[in-house]
Amino acid sequence: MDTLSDAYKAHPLDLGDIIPIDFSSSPAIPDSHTWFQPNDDHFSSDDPASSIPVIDLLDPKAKELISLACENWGAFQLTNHGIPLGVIQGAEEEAERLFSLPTEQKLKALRTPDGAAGYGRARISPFFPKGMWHEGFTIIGSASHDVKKIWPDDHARFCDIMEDYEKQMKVLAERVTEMLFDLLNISEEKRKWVGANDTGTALQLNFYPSCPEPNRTMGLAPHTDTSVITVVQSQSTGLQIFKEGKGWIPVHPHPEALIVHLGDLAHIMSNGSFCSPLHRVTLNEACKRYSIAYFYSPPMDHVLSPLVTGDVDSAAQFRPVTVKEYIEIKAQHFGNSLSLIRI
Ligand SMILES: C=C1C[C@]23C[C@@]1(O)CC[C@H]2[C@@]12CCC[C@@](C)(C(=O)O1)[C@H]2[C@@H]3C(=O)O
Ligand SMILES: O=C(O)CCC(=O)C(=O)O
Ligand SMILES: [Fe+2]
Repeated sequence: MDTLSDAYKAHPLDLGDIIPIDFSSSPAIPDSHTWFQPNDDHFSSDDPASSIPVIDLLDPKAKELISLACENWGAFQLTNHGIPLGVIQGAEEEAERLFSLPTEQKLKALRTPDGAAGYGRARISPFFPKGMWHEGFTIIGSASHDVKKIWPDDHARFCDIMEDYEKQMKVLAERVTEMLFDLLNISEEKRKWVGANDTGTALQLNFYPSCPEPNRTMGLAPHTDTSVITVVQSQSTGLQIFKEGKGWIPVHPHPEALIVHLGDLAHIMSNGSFCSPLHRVTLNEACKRYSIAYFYSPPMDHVLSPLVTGDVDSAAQFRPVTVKEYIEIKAQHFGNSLSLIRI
């Protein structure tokens, strides 16, 4: 069975697009990371009334509310999700422990140019002229291969905590995906992969160092996720979702919630009725920010074919593609990928 790394093999990155700068020795924003000039006004005003909904998973109306959120936003915050607070905090502490290491130690686990796992800049970096104020660490399957390079004698704690985190996220992601598939009337045949062990999952630890001039640079540049769903934990502000006609809308993290985004694969499967929202991360002058994103996707050979109901107006908007084919298209064409498979 192909893996995520197999999908990236044909599109290796330049080392310059993998190695982050040393943010601790950058008291000012270097030109390579300057996105906006001092008087640019790129940051929209804060209107909490119009942000993504907070949904209680135990609410009897949860499925209806999720349906509305997927159509209107493609994202929501989820409370009563069943993941113990200790698991969430434990994973964040480990992320903090890893990113606090000196640069030379983190670079021992640098992602290879044609690989998917390890330490480095966001995969989308080559599509933007400027660098992001961000470091990432991607885990696919077990973290131990990469973490042993960083902590040869002390990798077990990190690996155990991340393994437990992934197990718990898998249960939640399966539950939410089943709800989405019920809403879309996806057949048993097409949802057989949910709950299997060979799905295309990945865990991404994100670190956004505090930044001397947060309005002149970018944490994570605007992108849509590739997954069916992504479950994100972060207690800090900074995440913004683009809403047509409204602009960039901040997400105010609910203290007990996890954030769920739909990715491009959900947009394709729903034949465009569920959004795959464009989102980005902004920075803070005083605080570092951590987040952990769990990407849940079908296995690489799964064929994505949009749901059609048989009505005249419900003709398929996208041609069938395998997950691997879509990831390869996205590795090459990024933001244009959905239009390249549109019929
Ligand atoms: C499974 C994956 C989704 C992801 C690419 C990756 O191979 C692992 C990292 C993920 C991430 C995290 C930051 C934003 C993003 C767009 C990126 O550059 O790397 C996502 C990718 C994605 O959703 O396509
Ligand atoms: O840091 C965040 O809140 C979001 C991260 C994200 O969008 C991603 O990892 O794809
Ligand atoms: Fe994302």
